[in-house]
Amino acid sequence: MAVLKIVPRRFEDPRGWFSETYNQARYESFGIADAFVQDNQSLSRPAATLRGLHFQRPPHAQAKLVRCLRGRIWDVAVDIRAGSPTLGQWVAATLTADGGEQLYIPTGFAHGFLTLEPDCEVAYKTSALYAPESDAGIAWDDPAVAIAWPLDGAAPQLSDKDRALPRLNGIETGFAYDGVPLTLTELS
Ligand SMILES: Cc1cn([C@H]2C[C@H](O)[C@@H](COP(=O)(O)OP(=O)(O)O[C@H]3O[C@H](C)C(=O)[C@H](O)[C@H]3O)O2)c(=O)[nH]c1=O
Repeated sequence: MAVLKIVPRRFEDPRGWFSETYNQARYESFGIADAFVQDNQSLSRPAATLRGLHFQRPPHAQAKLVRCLRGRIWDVAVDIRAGSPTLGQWVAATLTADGGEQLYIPTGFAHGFLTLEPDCEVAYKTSALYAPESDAGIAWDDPAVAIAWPLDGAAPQLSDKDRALPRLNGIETGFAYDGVPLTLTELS
């Protein structure tokens, strides 16, 4: 399954706008067959807050559908599937409250984001419940992944947990290649 950038339609009128931010039938037509079971929301107050790169190991692996409710974020997915020809490669998209863009991240990918301004709120659906015992991650600054975070010289605001995450090489993520290399497909 590819990483998908989805831009739901907004119906504008003098009151403002309306948008369907998730529609099971339409998203299944995009190839998103996941049954989402949890909604998350986070507020990041400092600009250059960096959350990630996280994943849950199987059998608690999570596909995610991410969107930005306030501000702007740079959202990243990293291929962590053993045997993948794109192992350790990444794709990214800027998600904004004003544009309503979404990123779909299948299982087999680590996820993280960098906030591009203060007070960013992010909401995302997950296809498996939180399972702390399966919570895992890789270092945001892994030189073998070499994510081009748009920090513009700022120091990222990281949790202690994220600061201590290991590099991808040398860990067992529990995911195997499914025959679909990493691509980013844009849908609207
Ligand atoms: C993820 C999660 C966390 N928590 C609790 C555990 C901690 O006490 C607190 C903060 O957790 P954490 O520091 O892991 O939050 P983030 O750094 O925002 O992590 C998330 O950010 C990246 C971008 C992700 O993709 C993951 O969904 C998720 O790992 O919330 C829960 O109770 N349920 C949950 O599903």
